[in-house]
Amino acid sequence: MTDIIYIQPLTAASFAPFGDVIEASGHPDRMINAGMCRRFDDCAQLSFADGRAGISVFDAKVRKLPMTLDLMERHPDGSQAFLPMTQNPFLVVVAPDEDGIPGRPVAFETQPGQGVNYHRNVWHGVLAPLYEPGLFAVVDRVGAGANLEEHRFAHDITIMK
Ligand SMILES: NC(=O)N[C@@H](O)C(=O)O
Ligand code: NI
Repeated sequence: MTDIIYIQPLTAASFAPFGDVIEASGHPDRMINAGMCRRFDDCAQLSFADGRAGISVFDAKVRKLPMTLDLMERHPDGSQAFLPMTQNPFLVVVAPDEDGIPGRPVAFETQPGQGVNYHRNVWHGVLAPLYEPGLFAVVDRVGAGANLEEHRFAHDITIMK
C-alpha cells in the first residue's frame, strides 16, 4: 500500500511548527543603504549546541516528481537553513515527531526566492531541488559529532503535486 502525500504551497503559518520561512515579503524592518535596500531582520531561529554556525554551499541533483520518500532525518544539535542561490522553487518535506520517529510527512513547494530554516531536531527530507541548478547556501552547525538521526520508512510514501 502506497501512502500519497500531496504537495502544498509553502507559507510561514503552515511551516511554523517545523521552522521558519526566510523571504523578503511584507514590510521590511528597515530601509538601509540610503534607501537603496529593504532589510528584513532576524528571519530565523538558529540554535547550535556545542558548536558554531557555519555556511556551506550545496550543489544538489534535481529530484523528479512524483518522488518516493524513503528517508527522513533530523539534527539533534542544530537548526539547518537552506537559502536558494537561484529563484528556483524546491521541495520541502517535514514531519512531526511521534515517539522518536517521523509522523505523517507534510510536503511543500517553495515560492521562488523562499528559503527555509528547520528548527533543531525537526524531521525533514534531505535537500530536494526541483529545477537545475540546485545551488543553496546552507547555515547549519559545525562541531563535533554526527548531529544526525535518520529514519527509513518501511512502507512506500509518494510525494506528488
Ligand atoms: N547531510 C547534510 O548536510 N544535508 C542534510 O542534512 C540535508 O538536510 O540535506
Ligand atoms: Ni538536514
